[in-house]
Amino acid sequence: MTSIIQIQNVAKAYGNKTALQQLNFEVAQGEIFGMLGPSGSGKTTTVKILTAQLLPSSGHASVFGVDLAKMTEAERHNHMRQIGILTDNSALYERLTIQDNLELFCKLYGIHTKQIATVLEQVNLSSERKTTVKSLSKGMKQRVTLARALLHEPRLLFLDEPTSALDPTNTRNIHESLRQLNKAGTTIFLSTHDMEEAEALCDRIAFLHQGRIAALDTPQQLRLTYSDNSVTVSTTEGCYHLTQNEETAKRIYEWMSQGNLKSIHSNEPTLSDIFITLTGGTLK
Ligand SMILES: Nc1ncnc2c1ncn2[C@@H]1O[C@H](COP(=O)(O)OP(=O)(O)OP(=O)(O)O)[C@@H](O)[C@H]1O
Repeated sequence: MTSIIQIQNVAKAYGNKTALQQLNFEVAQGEIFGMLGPSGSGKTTTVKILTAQLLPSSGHASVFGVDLAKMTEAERHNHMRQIGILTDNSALYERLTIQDNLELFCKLYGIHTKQIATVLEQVNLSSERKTTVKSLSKGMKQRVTLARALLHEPRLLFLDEPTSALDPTNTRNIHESLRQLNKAGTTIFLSTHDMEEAEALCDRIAFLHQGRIAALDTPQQLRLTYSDNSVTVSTTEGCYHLTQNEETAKRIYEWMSQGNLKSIHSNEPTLSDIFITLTGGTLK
């Protein structure tokens, strides 16, 4: 596994307010890595550190093998060339068309304008390129900001609450674009408080609570680890919540052989259930 991001014992304080404490994790090339936590848990602070907008108070944060606290000017430039950032408040020029917005960005950052057609294809907005931004829906605007973050073909994309203001259809569209990008090789770091978003996209998820990682694993493994090992069995006689063991297996066999069994479901906890179990807090 090639690590693109390495965080070792990172802590961050704003004055006497602690935002992050003893953070440790790595993100592998090609992963979609999620940081899931409620408001104030430290997600944006982590993204700001990894995108070189903030320095940690202590510990080490490296991206592409370069310690962000010790970057030379050339390394900083290189870092910015390799990352893309999408937040929910990335401003666009409302009176310009999508094409003009992206052209302006290309000019500012020395990117060839031929990239515009590629990124608009990636976010499924090719047919809208002549539309002015002010007449776009919130979801379409967010797809334009995603397109803008992709113009310089970043190897690593940071998404801070990318769909927080969007309806389910626009959220699905953004998710689909992100999956395609990831398939094509882009590593994605996603911060969100939305458990469904984390579940739908991420290979691994870190639960962030009060600036600390409470758990970190694949969604499947998290559910297995924190499962209460029970099943809900529906029969013609009623519905039963049973622990998985030999006795339960015998009862299920009996219901089955008598033709009384309607359904069996294993009771896996949701990510939100697990978060509550681990932290006592909710994701809101
Ligand atoms: N510039 C700042 N000055 C002082 N405290 C800050 C500053 N930025 C963040 N904090 C505090 O640090 C903690 C972590 O904030 P952060 O914005 O990283 O959390 P978050 O999980 O991204 O929350 P949200 O989802 O609401 O953006 C919070 O307690 C917040 O109040």
